[in-house]
Amino acid sequence: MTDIIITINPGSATIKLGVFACESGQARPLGRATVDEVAGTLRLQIGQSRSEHDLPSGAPASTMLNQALARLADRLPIRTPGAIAQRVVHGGDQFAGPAIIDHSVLAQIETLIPLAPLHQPKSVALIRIARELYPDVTQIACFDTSFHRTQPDLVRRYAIPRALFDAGVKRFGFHGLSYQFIARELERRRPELARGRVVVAHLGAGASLCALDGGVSRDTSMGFSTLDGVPMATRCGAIDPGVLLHLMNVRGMSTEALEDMLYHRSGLLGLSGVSGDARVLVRSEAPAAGEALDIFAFRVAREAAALAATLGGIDALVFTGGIGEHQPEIRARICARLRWLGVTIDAQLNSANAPDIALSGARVAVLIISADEEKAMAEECSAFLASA
Ligand SMILES: Nc1ncnc2c1ncn2[C@@H]1O[C@H](COP(=O)(O)OP(=O)(O)O)[C@@H](O)[C@H]1O
Ligand SMILES: CC(=O)OP(=O)(O)O
Ligand SMILES: [Mg+2]
Repeated sequence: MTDIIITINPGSATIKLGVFACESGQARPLGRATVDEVAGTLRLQIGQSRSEHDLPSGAPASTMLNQALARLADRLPIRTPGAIAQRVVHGGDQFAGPAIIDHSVLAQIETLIPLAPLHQPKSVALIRIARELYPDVTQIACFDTSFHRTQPDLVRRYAIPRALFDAGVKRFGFHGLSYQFIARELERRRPELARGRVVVAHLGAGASLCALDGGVSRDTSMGFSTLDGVPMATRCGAIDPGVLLHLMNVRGMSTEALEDMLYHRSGLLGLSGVSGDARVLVRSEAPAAGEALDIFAFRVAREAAALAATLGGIDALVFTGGIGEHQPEIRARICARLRWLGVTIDAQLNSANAPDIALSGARVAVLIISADEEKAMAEECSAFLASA
């Protein structure tokens, strides 16, 4: 039986909605809506038709979600969906796979708010709003962290006293739904690579990299929280914990001010002083903007090489996410630093955002695959409902 599944994906800078026709774990997209909170716009895609609309500036999440759903409902049969799939970034140790959102699951999701303050409160708000709009529809939480449960303790442990690991202080990893989609997509497009050692760079407003071995997650750059790894639009990426101790103990910074700095005022924004949006930085003539992009590319390349070390080699590098898919200048800077690993790209194919940008005969395939966390969620939700 075909089910209509609505997906809701709160990213750090966007809310992405999807409408899918699903049958036994296969999802066909019918429409999509992206609320771009920075630009204040709503982008719609229904079939082949695309349009863009202004949103009231500073509107609350409920208004944005209502407007997006109302526009989708004009053209698509979403008044009584079979289910709503919600992306929840942090599932902690509690959730190894999707879960029906009842009161107890929602309460557990709320306890993880401090570990993902840019995302988890948004998810909780959107779950509540969807419950009001669709009181009789089952909501399923799809977690970013679940995909990384295959990582061994070797990768997940921090070198701090053991008891803290048992208490849940460990590396979780995020963007799991994006990596799950990429693993499936590789199987479909390039089965020989899907079986191999693949480093995926998900570079959007949030950014991380993942080491896939035969489609299974072995390591990733984010850890306990969504701050770790490479610098992001406004997040710092990995930082010596000694810096945090210094800021608090010597410079008297409060934990609130520190959290605000690390999540909202660091990364590309903090480095450049211009913007957290890589598109703006590429166009900017400010020297600090160019330096911010250099640091970003350096850190992404360093992380890619670290993940190649986890895998014992690399057969393919995959770029995904807003920057990964649309910014050839940044891909070129990253790949230039990975030549020694066998990553060599064709400048023209790279400029054209082609699906495979490696130089012909290169040892490492370099692919661009559009992120589709929504499809991964719809398929996960549909398979879960079929098995429940
Ligand atoms: N054509 C584009 N569309 C959207 N974002 C782009 C584009 N080109 C570059 N970007 C960059 O990607 C970021 C958004 O990436 P995305 O993966 O959509 O973000 P999110 O983390 O909200 O899911 C923007 O901040 C911007 O820097
Ligand atoms: C985990 C994370 O940072 O997600 P996003 O890129 O959607 O902000
Ligand atoms: Mg995202």
